[in-house]
Amino acid sequence: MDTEIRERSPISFQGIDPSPKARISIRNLEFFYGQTRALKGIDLDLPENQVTAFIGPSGCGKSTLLRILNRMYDLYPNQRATGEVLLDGQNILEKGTDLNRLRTKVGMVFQKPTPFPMTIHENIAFGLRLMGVAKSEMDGRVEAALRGAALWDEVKDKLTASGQSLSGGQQQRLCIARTIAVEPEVILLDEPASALDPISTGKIEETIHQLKEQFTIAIVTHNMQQASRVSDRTAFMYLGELIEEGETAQIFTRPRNEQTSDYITGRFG
Ligand SMILES: Nc1ncnc2c1ncn2[C@@H]1O[C@H](COP(=O)(O)OP(=O)(O)OP(=O)(O)O)[C@@H](O)[C@H]1O
Repeated sequence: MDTEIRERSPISFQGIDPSPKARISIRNLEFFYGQTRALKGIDLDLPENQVTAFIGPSGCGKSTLLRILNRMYDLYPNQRATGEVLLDGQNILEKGTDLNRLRTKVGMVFQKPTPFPMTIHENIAFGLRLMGVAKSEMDGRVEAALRGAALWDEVKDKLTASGQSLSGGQQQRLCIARTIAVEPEVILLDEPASALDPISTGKIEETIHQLKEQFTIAIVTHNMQQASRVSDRTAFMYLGELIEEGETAQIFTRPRNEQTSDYITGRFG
């Protein structure tokens, strides 16, 4: 190539990597419920500040994969993972991993909103206090978390009301606020809008869109439209295997694999 063209080219030849950095790298991951292998040889990167959607028919292993990323499975006997899940260069599957620290770095929001039976303020302050946040900083941190979850305007005049008095969609955003308050690196969302009406779902999707500026997000969803609206990358799973992963637009318009194509066009699942 002509030297002048090379120097002017917008794509640098001086080592700038156009692909985003992986926040989590999954390598040869296998998962077992007792003797049953539920995940088979999964290799996947979750790029920083992007939303990755896990899609696939019921039972394919989406939730299992998500629950590995903060070692949620550790709470249950006879469940085990092998392979590597690298976060900040550490394999979180290793025995010595500090699980409290891991779960601060990798927060999770579940399908059913689960606010604590406490005030709205306390739902968020509780975790912050455990982390040692000073009382003088507390109100500011609570407000920042509620703003981050796009809930502040709706609750700022009733912070002492019970978190459980909110609507389902508001409760779910309260759970998102609780998760982001402790400033994780990664947020795991397990069908966060499946129990919500379309307006609340829209608000959750808008919130996800804003959160990715600060966090790396993985979301399990059954809703194809939702996956295509909120995610940058999509991973299609089937029978415990990762069949295809790529940019969401490519997966939904030009899938390389026939099974992916059949699934997204509604031919099975
Ligand atoms: N606690 C468990 N004990 C034994 N097997 C389990 C357990 N939980 C899940 N499995 C099995 O592991 C496989 C993957 O399940 P998983 O819940 O991850 O799938 P999924 O894709 O999230 O499904 P869905 O979309 O229905 O939530 C399934 O075959 C399921 O039956």
